[in-house]
Amino acid sequence: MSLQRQDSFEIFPEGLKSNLFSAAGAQWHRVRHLMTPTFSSGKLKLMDAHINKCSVQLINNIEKAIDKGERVDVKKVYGAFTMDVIAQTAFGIEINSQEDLNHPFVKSATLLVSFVSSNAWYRVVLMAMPCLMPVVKFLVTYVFKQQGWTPFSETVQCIMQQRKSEGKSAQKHTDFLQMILDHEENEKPENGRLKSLSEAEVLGQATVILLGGFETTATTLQFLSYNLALHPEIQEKVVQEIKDQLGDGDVTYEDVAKLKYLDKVIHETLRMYPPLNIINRLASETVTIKGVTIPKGAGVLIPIANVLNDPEYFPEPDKFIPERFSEENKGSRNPISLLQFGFGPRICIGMRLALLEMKIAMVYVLRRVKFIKTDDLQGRIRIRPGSLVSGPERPIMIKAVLRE
Ligand code: HEM
Repeated sequence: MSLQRQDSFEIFPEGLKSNLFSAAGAQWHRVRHLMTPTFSSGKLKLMDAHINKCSVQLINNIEKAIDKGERVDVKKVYGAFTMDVIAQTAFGIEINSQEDLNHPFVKSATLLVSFVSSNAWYRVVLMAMPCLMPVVKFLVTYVFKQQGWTPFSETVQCIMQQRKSEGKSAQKHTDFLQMILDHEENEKPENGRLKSLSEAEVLGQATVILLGGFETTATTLQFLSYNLALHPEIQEKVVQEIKDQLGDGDVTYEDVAKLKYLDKVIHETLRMYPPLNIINRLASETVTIKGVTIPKGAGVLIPIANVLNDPEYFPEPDKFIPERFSEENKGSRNPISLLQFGFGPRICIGMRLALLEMKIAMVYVLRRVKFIKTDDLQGRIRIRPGSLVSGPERPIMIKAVLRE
């Protein structure tokens, strides 16, 4: 049986309706096909310089907290880091969002992210009961308003206009927006089918890069730092790998591929705490699984977090064991149980970007800083369910010291 995502996003304004999360059927195929090269390894290699710059700001922000004798509010520092990375890699804007709270990009992006997160309930309702679409659409449009969308789309439109006015010289920019705009320039319609993205679609993709890339990655970095504080021996093993494999300078795309143990540590963190814990599909045919019949057309919710914490696939799921992701263990497991980034043709398009940025960030942080195991670290953290991205119930504050 093949399952497809249902189209439960009719409530979005035009630009957002065409983004990868919300597009359906033929429209999704076309947009995904056009967006895939943007996240290829060739393009990501152009991003490592941006990510290095943001990692320097990240470690400066962490050191400031240490200098003041404070614990590190990991949500805050990593949230600022992923916002800086998105601003630079996607839109070519250099900011330090922990300092520049009034920058128009930071203000409009923060508004959009909090608007979408706080209204995530309607997606859950629609995934389970698509027939409620008219009611939810009415509520979101007239009662809750779409106030988050407009300022951000205006900011992006402004950058797009500026790039267009720069003409050919705009091609010097190496951010995602420019890659998508170059696409718009280069592609010609084929057999009457538009091969490029329309302006509304470019806006939609810009938004999906912000929404997909900001909180998921910041949340994972939070839990990663928490797991490293709780398991000092694993933290030191990562530090040793960084010393053995890399020099002291910038971290390149190729360097990151050498950090095999860090890769396992990140995947094990994502297994315990997947930031997106449910994905949805439409049953494309009637099928019976373990005596339960799912009729064709039914919406199916796939609880990623439950699968990733099922002892049938991951024995002792509450334990942090990076070796679960060694080559031999990976090979002997049902590949469909590895759902951190989803599975199949709809697998997360930003997966490689997310892994690249998380690894570069950790190299910078662990070269300078040691996370300390304190008595109040409680083992398994409770997750706040029901929001778009699942984070901890309370902010995680970690004690850190500078390494000698
Ligand atoms: C730790 C970080 C991340 C995690 C855990 C994550 C996880 C996921 C998951 C579980 C899905 C659903 C896949 C499915 O339905 O099978 C998804 C889809 C998606 N993600 Fe991510 N993601 C992350 C980072 C990113 C980043 C950095 C971006 C973009 C810059 C991004 C963009 C997207 C998009 C556009 C989709 C929809 C793809 C489609 O429907 O074709 N994600 N992600």
